[in-house]
Amino acid sequence: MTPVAMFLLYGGTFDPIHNGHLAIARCARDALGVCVRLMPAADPPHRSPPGADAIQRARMLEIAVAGEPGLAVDRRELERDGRSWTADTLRALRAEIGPEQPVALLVGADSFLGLTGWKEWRSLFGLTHFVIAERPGSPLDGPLATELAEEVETRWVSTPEALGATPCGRIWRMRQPSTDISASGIRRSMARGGDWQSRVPPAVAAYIERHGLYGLASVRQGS
Ligand SMILES: Nc1ncnc2c1ncn2[C@@H]1O[C@H](COP(=O)(O)OP(=O)(O)OP(=O)(O)O)[C@@H](O)[C@H]1O
Ligand SMILES: O=C(O)c1ccc[n+]([C@@H]2O[C@H](COP(=O)([O-])O)[C@@H](O)[C@H]2O)c1
Repeated sequence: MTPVAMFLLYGGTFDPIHNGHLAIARCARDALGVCVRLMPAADPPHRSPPGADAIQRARMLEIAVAGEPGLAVDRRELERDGRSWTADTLRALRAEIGPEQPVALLVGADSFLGLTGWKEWRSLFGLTHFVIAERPGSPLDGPLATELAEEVETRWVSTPEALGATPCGRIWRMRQPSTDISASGIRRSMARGGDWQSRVPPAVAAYIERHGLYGLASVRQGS
């Protein structure tokens, strides 16, 4: 029987998408050999409202992945009302694709370390695997919070292939070279008039400047 391909989702606020996001998306794509679906949150939980609206953030994602094999934009959270709770998104996905296909969620280490704050966080393991990317400042080697440590203790796998063997419930640590870039750091540099352009793809920088996002003066060049 042909194995069913992994459904690999990478959710984020992407305000804006940056080279750190793209680096881990590419690593996950190459390690798992499947398309990574970058999924912008419409109304992201647990944070103040984004600086760019959902349509603009999705557009920047499309610009960033244009022409790049194995990276795509998934608009499912933009197409429903209310907050973009991941548990709700994954349940809707399971209703669509059924219980058997392996699903994985790509998250940075900081997201993983904060997982116990997510809505119905334990239920996520019955819906998806996790692929965890290294991130500076979010150590995975130290002790985890007790609740998280107990829940994940038996879930670790040492190879990406192991994720394909079951539909959900396993965790793989990707151990890629980490990139010290954050969207909040980029927004702070914009506010200070510092260099931020080098941390995003050039076409995304051009979109931000053309539309005067994040309080920047609009630079009108073409469409
Ligand atoms: N440089 C990075 N390395 C590894 N993971 C990252 C990196 N940047 C973001 N991520 C992960 O990508 C996902 C989406 O991140 P998000 O869109 O919130 O970007 P961010 O840079 O963390 O933004 P902000 O600084 O505004 O919080 C999260 O799981 C986050 O942990
Ligand atoms: O469902 C939740 O409770 C939840 C809480 C925090 C974050 N998330 C999701 O995690 C992803 C990364 O979030 P963020 O805030 O780091 O961009 C994004 O898809 C969010 O919707 C989800």
